[in-house]
Amino acid sequence: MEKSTSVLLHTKKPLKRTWINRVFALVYASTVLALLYHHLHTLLITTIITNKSTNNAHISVALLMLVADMVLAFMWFTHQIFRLFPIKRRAFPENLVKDESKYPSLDVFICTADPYREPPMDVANAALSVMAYDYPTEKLSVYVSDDGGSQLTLFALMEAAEFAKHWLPFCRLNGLVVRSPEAYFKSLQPSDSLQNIHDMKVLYESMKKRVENVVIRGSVDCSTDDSELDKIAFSKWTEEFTSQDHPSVIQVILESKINKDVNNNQMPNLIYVSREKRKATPHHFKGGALNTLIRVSAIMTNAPLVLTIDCDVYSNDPQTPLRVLCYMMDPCVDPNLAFVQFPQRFNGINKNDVYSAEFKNWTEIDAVGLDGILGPNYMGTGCFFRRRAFFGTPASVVQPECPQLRPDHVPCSSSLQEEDVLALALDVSRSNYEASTQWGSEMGFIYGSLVEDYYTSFLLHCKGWRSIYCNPDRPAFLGNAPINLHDFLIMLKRYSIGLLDMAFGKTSPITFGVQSMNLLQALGYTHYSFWPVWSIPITIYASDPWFIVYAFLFAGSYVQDFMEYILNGGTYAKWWNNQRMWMIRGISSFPFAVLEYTLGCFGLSAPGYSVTSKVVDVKQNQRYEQGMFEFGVASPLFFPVTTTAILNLVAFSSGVVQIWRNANAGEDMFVQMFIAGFVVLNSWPVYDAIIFRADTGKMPLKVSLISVAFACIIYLSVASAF
Ligand SMILES: O=c1ccn([C@@H]2O[C@H](COP(=O)(O)OP(=O)(O)O[C@H]3O[C@H](CO)[C@@H](O)[C@H](O)[C@H]3O)[C@@H](O)[C@H]2O)c(=O)[nH]1
Ligand SMILES: [Mn+2]
Repeated sequence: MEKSTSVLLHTKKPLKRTWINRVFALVYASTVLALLYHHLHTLLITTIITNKSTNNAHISVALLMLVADMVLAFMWFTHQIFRLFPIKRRAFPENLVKDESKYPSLDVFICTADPYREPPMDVANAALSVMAYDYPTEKLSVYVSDDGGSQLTLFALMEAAEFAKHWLPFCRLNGLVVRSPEAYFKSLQPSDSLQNIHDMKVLYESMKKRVENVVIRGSVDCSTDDSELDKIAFSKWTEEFTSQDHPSVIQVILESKINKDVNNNQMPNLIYVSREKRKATPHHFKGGALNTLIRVSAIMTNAPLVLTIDCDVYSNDPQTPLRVLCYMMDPCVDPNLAFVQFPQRFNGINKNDVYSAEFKNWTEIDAVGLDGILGPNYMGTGCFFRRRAFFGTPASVVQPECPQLRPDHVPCSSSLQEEDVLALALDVSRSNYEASTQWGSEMGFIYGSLVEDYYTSFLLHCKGWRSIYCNPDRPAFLGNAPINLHDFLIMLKRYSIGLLDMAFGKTSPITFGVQSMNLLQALGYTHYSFWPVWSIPITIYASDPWFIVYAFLFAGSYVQDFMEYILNGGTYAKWWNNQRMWMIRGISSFPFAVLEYTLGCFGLSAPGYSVTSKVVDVKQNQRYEQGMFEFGVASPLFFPVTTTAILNLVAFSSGVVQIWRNANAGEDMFVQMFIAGFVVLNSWPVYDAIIFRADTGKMPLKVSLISVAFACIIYLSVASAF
């Protein structure tokens, strides 16, 4: 246990590993070795001993098997890292010094990229929820980066700012814990019908209506009663202004020194930033947006503490920044602490989490293991950084090109809206500002991978920074996950391409990482950067006759995974869906990502960031709530899934027929039948979507037909080979 000098700010306890875990590890390791041995042996026999009758097909099969084993062994081995030193932390914000003048200022960064995929009302709710933090208001600034360059988003934030003048005092007066108005009003019971709540709800609903009307119309109409200042703001959206080609827009919507709420208290700062975009200049997606915010905020407020969130989450606990201070302000904590990561937790996920969207293994179980080494990775949202960490190593500062951007610079202007402040802010958000600077390589968020979060934290850890994982019982941030299988698989494909960028890049965790950081931590990063290669054993083993070993391996790892999942608070049904999604992504998102990444290496495909849609279709949501899978679009990602389902159904039924005819056949076929049966059981939603469903989420006929054709081709070619 760690204690601070005077009061206890936080504790850290190791989680005990059970003996049963060690037994599993041993059994698993020996089985993997046995497999390797078996396939190496087979390969040697086919190539050397039966030299004369050498059959090229057999050699390549044996080689493939060996590759699959090696991948399996590698993935299994690196996954053990997370099981070595798991720890659990607790923070005690009630023990913090009461003198708030000692607290550092906090700049919050919210990213949004497309008003039609990320509704402006969500952005407004995310902003309101953090503006209402239990934190000294004059020290709090909220910066919204709008990569969609949309006046609709600016409009929503201006409306939110007016509403906040009522909402913030209301939250404090009533001691609310949920401070996203949308989530708060949804959580109310009919019995909570006090007059003041009712009035606030009316105010919120009318604001929401105005924003949604503007979104439907597609533009803001300034001709009516808006103020002169608003008119000037919206006048930037000229005829030539498009989301990919436009000048910077920076709008100070609320300024702490000027704006007061209805009770005459100070408001936090609220600043809208849409960086300049030009078609010819690369903008580096979210990493680029965040780096612009680092610079703009440096000029305006330059808080030493920075929180990044996505617009699809909201704060679920106003005490969160205080929890962070329990780590950041504790004299006993490692001075190299760069960030404190809270996992994204989800609401709106259906009862059994059919798409396994919680990522429990990655964001909860494995993160706890990394926390025991030198810290978890950055997960893109819900993360508090020390600004200093964006500038070099703990020991030496990389000085930015302009002194006002330095992490220790103190902005001294009397107002954020002074002409020279705004001019400089506009300058650092130019699209070609970063040319010949070190942004994206030595400073800020790092470019070059579609998982800028994972990559940035990897390089921070390489430089000697460390991090802390914080997962309080009350989730700090809540957000939605895609409720549609296709969006989900596309998202996984994007992660996978980003991870491969890392795995095969110049600073790969397996080459650069193992030399630059703690070995265990490097292997942990290696495990996930090679995540998509899971697709190799998953697809190849499906065709190996040496099944008994797999069955053993399979049972062992399944039982282990099951135990971990349940012990970490998962349910049986959620685990079942988790393992199903593991298979589905293993044969869809992962191999497609490998393909796209490879094409990209030859310049045949350009990286793209497909922003995940957060818009909820009512019908689709109803089906999701019932736990149904959503297909609906004729996407190639569905071909392998459907083909596998069909093939296994055919194999399973023909097996049943054979056993029926010849009772002796049963023994040899047991394991094969078991695996085919298991796949069939997992594929139920696919059969259902092909045959029984009539709603728009059913399997498109085109996908079914093409998959049947694939299945026939595979069946015939296997039949002719043996
Ligand atoms: O050009 C872009 C593209 C995206 N975004 C923002 O990036 C965030 C994440 O995008 P989303 O489509 O929601 O992706 P997710 O799959 O939900 O993102 C996960 O994975 C990303 C990459 O690893 C992380 O950055 C995210 O924080 C993490 O939630 C959103 O707020 C977007 O507005 C931008 O600001 N600019
Ligand atoms: Mn998201």
